[in-house]
Amino acid sequence: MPSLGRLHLITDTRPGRDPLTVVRAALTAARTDLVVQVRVEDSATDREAYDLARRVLALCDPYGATCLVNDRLHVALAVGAAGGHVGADDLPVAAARRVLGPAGVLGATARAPGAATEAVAAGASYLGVGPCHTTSTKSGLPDPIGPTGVRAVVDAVDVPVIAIGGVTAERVPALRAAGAYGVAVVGALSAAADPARATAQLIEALTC
Ligand SMILES: Cc1ncc(COP(=O)(O)OP(=O)(O)O)c(N)n1
Ligand SMILES: Cc1nc(C(=O)O)sc1CCOP(=O)(O)O
Ligand SMILES: [Mg+2]
Repeated sequence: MPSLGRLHLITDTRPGRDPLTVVRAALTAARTDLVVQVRVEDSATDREAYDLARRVLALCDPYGATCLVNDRLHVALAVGAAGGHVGADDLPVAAARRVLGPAGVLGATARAPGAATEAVAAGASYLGVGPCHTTSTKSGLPDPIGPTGVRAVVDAVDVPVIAIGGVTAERVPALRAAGAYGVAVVGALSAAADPARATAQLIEALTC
């Protein structure tokens, strides 16, 4: 399995957003350190997800960046993405592992140590852990777990932990100190005036 990038950019496909422009900018700054997770609205069709994933993968390939697909593993397989990410409403981790095969990158959402160890035992190759901070990007989330909650998961597993939820470059040092391997962001890049510069700042915080 290739080593995992530390900065995960999750596509923002809400109305008025321009995910491909953000992906292009982020790639110029993060290159192989970038993982792009293609995430579409629940209301999007599989065809829309497939078309976006195909375009994102074509952008990632020349940079050696990794493309993953959120939720829809058949789309990941169809486009030849490196893998996918699942959470509580998606395929169970063991089933997702069977779909992707042994070599696929499989992320799983885990908010506490017990769920984290179960996900790793079932085949997760990394964990998305959060929400670390409040976020307006996704509704219905539990209360933020903060760096302390991240540390609890890090101490329970031996796979990379990717901190998610309200992550900004300023918040990265505390998350890294808690043992996070990397971070996943939507708004920090999607809403940035200069996404390439914002990417560089996140990479600097993740690698210094
Ligand atoms: C890196 C990362 N961590 C967590 C999530 C959330 O996944 P999930 O709980 O399945 O929620 P949706 O993103 O599907 O709404 C993620 N996508 N990526
Ligand atoms: C899609 C998603 N999942 C989360 C979780 O905690 O499971 S937080 C989140 C949204 C992250 O967006 P932003 O970087 O703008 O806060
Ligand atoms: Mg999901």
